[in-house]
Amino acid sequence: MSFKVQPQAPAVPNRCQLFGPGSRPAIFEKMASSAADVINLDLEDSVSPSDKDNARKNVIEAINDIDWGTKTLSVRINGLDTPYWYRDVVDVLEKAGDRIDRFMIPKVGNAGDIYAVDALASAVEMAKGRSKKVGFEVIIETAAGLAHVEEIAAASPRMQAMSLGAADYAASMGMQTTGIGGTQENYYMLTPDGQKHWGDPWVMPITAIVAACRTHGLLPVDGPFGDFSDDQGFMAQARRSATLGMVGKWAIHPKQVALANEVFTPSEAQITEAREILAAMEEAEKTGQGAAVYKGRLVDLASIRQAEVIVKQSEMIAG
Ligand SMILES: CCC(=O)SCCNC(=O)CCNC(=O)[C@H](O)C(C)(C)COP(=O)(O)OP(=O)(O)OC[C@H]1O[C@@H](n2cnc3c(N)ncnc32)[C@H](O)[C@@H]1OP(=O)(O)O
Ligand SMILES: O=CC(=O)O
Ligand SMILES: [Mg+2]
Repeated sequence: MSFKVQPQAPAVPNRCQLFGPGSRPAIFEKMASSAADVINLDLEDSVSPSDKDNARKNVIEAINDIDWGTKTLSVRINGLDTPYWYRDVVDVLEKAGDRIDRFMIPKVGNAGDIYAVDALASAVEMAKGRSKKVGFEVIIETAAGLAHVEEIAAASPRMQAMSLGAADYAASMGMQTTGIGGTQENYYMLTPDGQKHWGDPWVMPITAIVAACRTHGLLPVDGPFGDFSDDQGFMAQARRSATLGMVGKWAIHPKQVALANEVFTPSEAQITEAREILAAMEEAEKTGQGAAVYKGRLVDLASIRQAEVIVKQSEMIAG
């Protein structure tokens, strides 16, 4: 245990981040009217190199002209290993109004990457007299990003959230798969009687991201699930991420929004149980007890902290 109090992540709903290519402006209004908490207008991997300039113009127009309601509005810029990213930052901050909330920085490898974007964003903001500082969210999706996940989380006060990018992560790690998230056919053990038992190859990076985020007060988010025809697969992946502490998941198709919202909104049953545990502990404390029995199982002071996570999540989502 540390004497330092664990910082709180930003108190904004982040159950679903809906992505759309910056080169496809016809879907922007549909994204704005979706039930996603966060919108990510993409300038990176869903936009072909020949369309980067056009996509940037579309995104700037959309930030200025579309009513995004109360959603968090984020623009995924290009990676720092490309010739596009500096213009993404400069043009968006020079030409788009204050409605933009975050830049998403892909393929971050270390704290220096965040420093570079921070320096450029700060210079443009000062030059333009922008009083609202843009926040940052990053994608952990390379071997270097995973190795340096904690220094990345701590790299700037602009940092708000961190996602796992399963597709690029798999590529960077040399994983033998073309699947984007979820169950991987060849990642199994055999039970003693020879039955296949599938494991979760994403548990390690998810846990590393959650730990870095919780240490530094950021929102940990699960990234894409590529097979948007497989609702059950999406739900299973999302439930594992929620169980491990993540607060939300990307949607790469509008049909995934409701699924993510369902998983990352605490259910009535979960909220009722959490409140009952808090009530049981309040009763126990009255008689000087630190431990009590709830439905035949132990609850103690740690149970208060666990129950409070669920109650606070539900209160924050309810607004
Ligand atoms: C994997 C690594 C990553 O980096 S993931 C993040 C980057 N990728 C992206 O941003 C891709 C986002 N998704 C898309 O571009 C599209 O959803 C893809 C997957 C291409 C499918 O598009 P499409 O063939 O039009 O789907 P569909 O016919 O089933 O669409 C049904 C209705 O929904 C609309 N729609 C489509 N995509 C979006 C979206 N992202 N946001 C909001 N609306 C969307 C379609 O226009 C269609 O609408 P309507 O029913 O015709 O009115
Ligand atoms: O950017 C996301 C990914 O999965 O790669
Ligand atoms: Mg990626």
